Parts: sequence; structure tokens; C-alpha cells
Amino acid sequence: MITVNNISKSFDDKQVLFNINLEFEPGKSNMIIGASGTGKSVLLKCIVGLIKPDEGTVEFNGRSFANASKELQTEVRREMGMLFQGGALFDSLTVEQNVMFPLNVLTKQSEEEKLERVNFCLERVGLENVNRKMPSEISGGMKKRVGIARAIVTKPNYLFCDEPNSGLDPQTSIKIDNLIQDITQEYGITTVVVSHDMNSVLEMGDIVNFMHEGKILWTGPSSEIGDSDVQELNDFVFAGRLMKMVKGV
Ligand SMILES: Nc1ncnc2c1ncn2[C@@H]1O[C@H](COP(=O)(O)OP(=O)(O)OP(=O)(O)O)[C@@H](O)[C@H]1O
Repeated sequence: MITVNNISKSFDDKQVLFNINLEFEPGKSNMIIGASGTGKSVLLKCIVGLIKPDEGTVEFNGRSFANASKELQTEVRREMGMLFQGGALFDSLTVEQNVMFPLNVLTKQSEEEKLERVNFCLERVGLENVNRKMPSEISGGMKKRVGIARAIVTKPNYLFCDEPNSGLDPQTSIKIDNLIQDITQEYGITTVVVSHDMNSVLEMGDIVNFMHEGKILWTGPSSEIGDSDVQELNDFVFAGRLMKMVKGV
């Protein structure tokens, strides 16, 4: 469980986050959605400790991150997996080396143990026989899968994904969404996904948190997202023609 307590953040005199309170449950895909520039990435960075909030705390299974000792912060960091926008693979490393990277940095496992874990994770995301390929030799969807394999290689308790299917075609996007959803449930991970893609919300969002101008305006199951009476959420959800057709408006 991740608990966000009263997070606020300003840059210079511009307030970006206003008293954010959230709870993210294990085994669930918790989405943070909202229009561009509304503060989703800043919130995610506050949660993972890349940005220090002006006010508020984030707790990981009851352990407050900001006030923790260096040792505890390292311990919590080790329990985090991250999938960055664009996959963010190291171009000069092979697929195998990319996935193995966190194990090299964070563990003292033997080469054999590491390789076994890397192969397990690559297999889990549906990639076999690509160990020796370079990122430039594989497709965008495969890169995302490698990114997911790398994010879960250390058996994280928490998984953070920033726009996991940006730049992918609709079918590949759905596969990536489903993979994240399956892995979340299978390993009981607390997953937080930032997205502005309505398809993703419908595919994978167990719980959806809608952000608007630095505030959370709505939280609920994705199945109820079309029934809310929050105007800003309706404007967001039904902005596209397809969703309007589905709703019949
Ligand atoms: N380091 C920073 N310094 C100053 N302002 C920042 C910084 N990081 C973000 N901001 C501002 O905070 C606001 C929210 O940005 P953020 O990246 O969180 O939006 P977002 O909802 O993630 O948008 P997108 O969906 O386009 O990624 C923006 O106005 C942005 O310019």
C-alpha cells in the first residue's frame, strides 16, 4: 500500500500540486489521468522521491519516505520498479544487459542467478531469443516489453509507469496495458500508471484518479468513469469522437 498524504508542490510562485491525498492498493493498477500539464508527472516524481514536495508525505507500507534514514530510503528504492516514457533503454547495451542492469547495481547475485532471473522475466513478457539484440534492432512494442522486464527483474513491490504505451499503435498498446495489468495481479504489486490515454484507462485501470489543475477531482473504478457528474472529467473522457459515439452524445 502506498499512501500519499497532503502533498503540495510549487515551482517558484506557481503552485502545481494542491493537497493531494491518495491510496494505492497492492495487486491493483492505480491510474493517474488528466490533461497535459496538470501535474501528473510532478506527482509521480514526488511519490518516487525524485522531487521533494513542499508539504506532505508519502508512505510505503507505513514507512514514510521523506523522513526516513538513508538506509531506509535505499531499502524502499530497491522495492521500486520503474517504466519510463519511451522505454528508456541503454542504447549501447544488449537486451540482456539492459534487463540485468538493476541486478548488477542492487544485488550481489551470481552471474548464473542473474541470468536465470533475466531469462525468466524476458519469457514472462513474451520475449525469447532476443537476449543478444541491441535496442535499435527491436520494435517499439518490444522495447516496452524489455522495459517491463527490467522494471520487474528485482521483484519490486511497487511499479511506476509513466505513459507506458506512448508512441505505440492501438493493438500493441492494449497488449502492453494487459501485460502490466496481469503482472500487477500475478505478483501482487502496487502499480501506479500515469496516462492520458482513455483506452488504457478502460483496459487496465482498476482504480482511476482524475487530476485537474493540480487537484484530484475524482477517484473510482474505471468502469464508472463515464457515469461521473464531474464536468472536468466528462470533458476529458468524452473529448474524442469515439467516446462520444459510445456514449451517444
Ligand atoms: N522542474 C520544474 N520546474 C518548473 N516547473 C515545472 C517543473 N516540472 C514541471 N513543471 C510545471 O508543472 C506543471 C505540471 O507539469 P507535469 O509535467 O506534471 O504535467 P503532466 O500532467 O505530467 O503533463 P503531460 O501529460 O504533458 O506529461 C507544468 O506547468 C510544468 O511546466
